[in-house]
Amino acid sequence: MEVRARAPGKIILAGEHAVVHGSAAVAAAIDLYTTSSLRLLPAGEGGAADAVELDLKDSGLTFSWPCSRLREALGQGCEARAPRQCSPDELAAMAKLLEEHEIPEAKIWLSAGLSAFLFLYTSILGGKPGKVVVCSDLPMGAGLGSSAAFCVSMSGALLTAAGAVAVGGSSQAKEWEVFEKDDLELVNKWAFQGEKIIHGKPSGIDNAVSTFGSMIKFKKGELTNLKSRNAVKMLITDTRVGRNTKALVAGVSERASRHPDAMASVFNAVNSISEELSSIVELAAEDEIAITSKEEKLAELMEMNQGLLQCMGVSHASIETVLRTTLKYNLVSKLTGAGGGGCVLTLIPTCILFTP
Ligand SMILES: Nc1ncnc2c1ncn2[C@@H]1O[C@H](COP(=O)(O)OP(=O)(O)OP(=O)(O)O)[C@@H](O)[C@H]1O
Ligand SMILES: C[C@@](O)(CCO)CC(=O)[O-]
Ligand SMILES: [Mg+2]
Repeated sequence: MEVRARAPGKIILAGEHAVVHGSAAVAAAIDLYTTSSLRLLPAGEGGAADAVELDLKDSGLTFSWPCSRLREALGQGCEARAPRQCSPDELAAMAKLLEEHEIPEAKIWLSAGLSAFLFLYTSILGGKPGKVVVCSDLPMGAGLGSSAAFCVSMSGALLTAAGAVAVGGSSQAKEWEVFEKDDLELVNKWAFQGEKIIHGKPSGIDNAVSTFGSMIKFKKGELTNLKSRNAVKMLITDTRVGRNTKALVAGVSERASRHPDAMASVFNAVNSISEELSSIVELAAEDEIAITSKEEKLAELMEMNQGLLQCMGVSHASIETVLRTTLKYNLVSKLTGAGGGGCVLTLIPTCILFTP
C-alpha cells in the first residue's frame, strides 16, 4: 500500500528571527505543498537486498541505504508515539552514511534534509525496507518553509505507515484526509525534531503552521489561531538568491551575544509589532475606508519589521532591490522567512492605484 502525505509552506508576516528569542510572530500557510509518498517493501531475509530508498524529485537525486547498514548505524527505531531528539552520536553516524554517497558539491545543502529524513525514517519505522518519493511546489531554501513542509509531510507519511496515527482508510478517497488533533500534535512534534537537524535552533513556528495550517500567532511554543476577517493579499517575490536558514539564525544569535541589550530591545520591538499586527488582522473592517485604514496599519507594521530585520543583519542587496522597486508603486514589502536572499512579501491593498 502507498501512503501519501502533504504539508504546506508558509509566509511570515511579522516576527521571524525574533521568534527564536521569545518574541511573538505571525505566520500563514500558503497553498504550495510538499508531498511525501511512501511504499513499504516486502522484507526479504534481512539481507543486502533490503533497502530504504529516497527519490528527491526536485533535486533529481536518488539514494539507497541497505537496511542492515541503517540498523547498525542508527539502531532499531523507537516508539513512534514518543518523539525524541536526535543525539550527537546519531548525527555523526548519519554524516558518515551520507559521506558514502558523494553528494555533488553544488547540492551539498541537501545533506541536512537527508539527515532529517534518515532520523525520522529509522526512528519511526526502524530498519523496515521502503521507498519514499518527495516532490514539492516550494522553492528550497527561499524562506517559504520548505524544510518544515518536508519534515511535516515526511512525519505524516511515516506515522501513517507505522499505524501510529488514525486515518479513514478509504483508498478511494479523492480528497485529502485531515488528521485528528492529537495525531497532528504527534506529527508536529516529530517534524520539530527534523527541523532541529536542518535549522539548528528552530522556534517551531514553521513546522507548527505547516502542520496546523491557517494563520497563527506563535510565541514561545504557544500557538493561537487567528481569524482573518478580511482577505489579506500578498505578492511573493523570489529573489532567487540562495541562503541557508541555519547559518542566518546562528548569525542573529551571535549578534545578540555581542550586543545583548540593543538586540533585546530589537526583539522586544518586534514582539510589539507582531502583537499589534495579529490584533489588526482579526479586526472586522466593513467598508472601504475601514479596510484601507486596516491595510495602511499592516503596511506600516511590515515596514517597521523590515527595518528591524535589517538591524539583525538578515536583509540582503537583492531584498533591498525588491523594496525599492515596489516602493515606486507605493507598495510596502518585507523579507519573509530567514532572509539573506530568498523571498520578499509585498502587501497588495484591496483598492490599488498604480501611479509610479
Ligand atoms: N523537497 C525537498 N527535497 C529535499 N530536501 C528538501 C526539500 N525541501 C526542503 N529540503 C531541505 O531543507 C533545506 C532548506 O531549508 P531551509 O530551512 O534552509 O530553507 P526554507 O525552509 O526553504 O526557508 P525558511 O526556513 O526560511 O522558511 C534544503 O537544503 C534541504 O536540505
Ligand atoms: C528565521 C526563523 O525565525 C523563521 C524561518 O522561517 C527561524 C525559526 O523561527 O525557526
Ligand atoms: Mg526552513
